[in-house]
Amino acid sequence: MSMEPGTLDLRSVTFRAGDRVLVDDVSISVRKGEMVALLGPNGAGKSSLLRTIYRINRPSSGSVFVDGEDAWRQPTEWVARNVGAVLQDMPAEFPLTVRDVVAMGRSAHKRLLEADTAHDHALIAAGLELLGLTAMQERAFRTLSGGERQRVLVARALVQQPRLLVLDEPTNHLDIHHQLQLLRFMRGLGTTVVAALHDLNLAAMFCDRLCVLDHGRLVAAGTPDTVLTPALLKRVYRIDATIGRHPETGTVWVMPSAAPPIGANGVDHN
Ligand SMILES: Nc1ncnc2c1ncn2[C@@H]1O[C@H](COP(=O)(O)OP(=O)(O)OP(=O)(O)O)[C@@H](O)[C@H]1O
Repeated sequence: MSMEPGTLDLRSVTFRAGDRVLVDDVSISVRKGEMVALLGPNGAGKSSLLRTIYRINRPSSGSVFVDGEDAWRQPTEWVARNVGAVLQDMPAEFPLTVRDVVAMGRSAHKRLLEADTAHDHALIAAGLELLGLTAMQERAFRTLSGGERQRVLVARALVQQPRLLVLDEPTNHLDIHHQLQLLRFMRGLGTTVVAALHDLNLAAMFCDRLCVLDHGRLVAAGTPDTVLTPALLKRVYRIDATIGRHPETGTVWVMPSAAPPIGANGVDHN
């Protein structure tokens, strides 16, 4: 599946909900074809930030540029065509088959009720095949397991052939085999990817750069080596950890200490 990768430029993006600042002056630039992980503890603002890219959360200030275009000044269809997303809480109760859901990825490229072309059919078949869904394509989406649904939504985003893929915890329902398969596959696609991830080691293994959010602010950004330090893990995640290396890839490997962090009294004050 061929895709032309795009760039992403978040320029001083702030997003407020009521009197809370959920995203606080975040600037991140992602180059064509780069894979960037968004890390940070629960409630850090990862989803809130990704939703500013996908035109759900309009920034209170700052701008989102996709391939040099201000995403919030483009028609909604422009974003639907150019940005593929797998977000949290996507509706699961459509009375649709797996193939129908994947085919929805093509709709942004077509007029209302326009029939699928041979090109669309080929892309849909390829998307189903890539995510191992061919055999279940006639199943009702709502009868699938969490991990199977997640793969369907990834296939839907891929057949859209976006310039940028925005993924919010794309692996949270997947077993380790499918987690590795998905991240390896994203890596191999060559498209630009920004993904919120919780698994620090998988992020280090597959991503070019890691961006760490804490309380809505970008507190670290760079290669896995420079970002995943004991001091950062202590400060942001409140864990003690030793940093090793993956024996095969040489990438950093976080080994959390089993003991409670020094100074902790067992109470979570977050
Ligand atoms: N519409 C809203 N109004 C008020 N608070 C909100 C709203 N949406 C999210 N929040 C809060 O903003 C904070 C950031 O939420 P967000 O979902 O962006 O975090 P996250 O980093 O994706 O977390 P997680 O790892 O738990 O998925 C949380 O404290 C959340 O409760």
